[in-house]
Amino acid sequence: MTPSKYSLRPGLYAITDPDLLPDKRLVPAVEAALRGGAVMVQYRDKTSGPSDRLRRASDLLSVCRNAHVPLLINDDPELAKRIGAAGAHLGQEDGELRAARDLLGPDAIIGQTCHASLDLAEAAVKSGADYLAFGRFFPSMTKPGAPAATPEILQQAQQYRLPLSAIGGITLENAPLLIAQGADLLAVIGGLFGTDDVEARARAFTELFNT
Ligand SMILES: Cc1ncc(COP(=O)(O)OP(=O)(O)O)c(N)n1
Ligand SMILES: Cc1ncsc1CCOP(=O)(O)O
Ligand SMILES: [Mg+2]
Repeated sequence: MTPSKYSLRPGLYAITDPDLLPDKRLVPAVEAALRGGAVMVQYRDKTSGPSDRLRRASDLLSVCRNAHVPLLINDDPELAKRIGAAGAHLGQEDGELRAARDLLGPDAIIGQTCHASLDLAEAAVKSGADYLAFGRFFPSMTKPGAPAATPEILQQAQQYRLPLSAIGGITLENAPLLIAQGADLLAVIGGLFGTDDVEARARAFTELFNT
C-alpha cells in the first residue's frame, strides 16, 4: 500500500531506541507517546537484525496507523517501502534523498539531517526534503558524538519554509528555547522514553506547543 502524505503538524516527534525500549516495552511505550500527543514516530534501531527490525517496524506501523500518525523509518527507505510506512529519515551517510524519493514516491515524508549547516539544509531542500533536521542541541546520552548545533540555526533556517526538527538532549526544561527559535518538531529519545510515565512526559512536551 502506498502511503498518502500526512500533513506535518508541529509537536513531539517520538524516536524509539532499542536499549530504552526492549521488545516488551516498544509497543506500549509508543502507544503511550501517542496518547500523550506525539505527532510523528521514528523507528530508530541500530542493533537488531533484519527479521526483528521487520517485526518491530510492522508492529509500530499498526499502532501509528490506528492513531493516524506517520511512522518514519530511520536510515532504511527499503524497510519503509516494504511495510508501507509513511516515510524515512536520512542522515548524511544514509544514501541519496532523491533515490529514497524515487523508491517511496511523492507522498512519502522524507526528512534529512543537516547537523548545524545551512549548506546541508540548502542541499536537502533542493533534493526535495519534507523537513530539515538540526542538532544535536544539547548533550545527548543516546548519541554523545553527534555534531553540536546552536539554537540560532533554527532562526536562520526559517528561510527555507520547511518544517524544522530539533534533536539532541531535549528535555522539558530546554525545549521552550528551541520552540522559541523556530523548531516545529522536537525529536526526543531519552527525554521521552527514558521515563516511567511516557504518556505524561509526551503530554508535557505537547503542551509546550500550545502555550
Ligand atoms: C529527526 C531526526 N533528526 C536527526 C536524526 C539523526 O540522523 P543521522 O544523522 O543519520 O543519525 P542516526 O539517527 O542515524 O544515528 C534522526 N535520526 N532523526
Ligand atoms: C540521533 C541523534 N542525532 C543527533 S543527537 C541524537 C540522539 C538524540 O537522542 P536524545 O533525545 O536521547 O538525546
Ligand atoms: Mg542515520
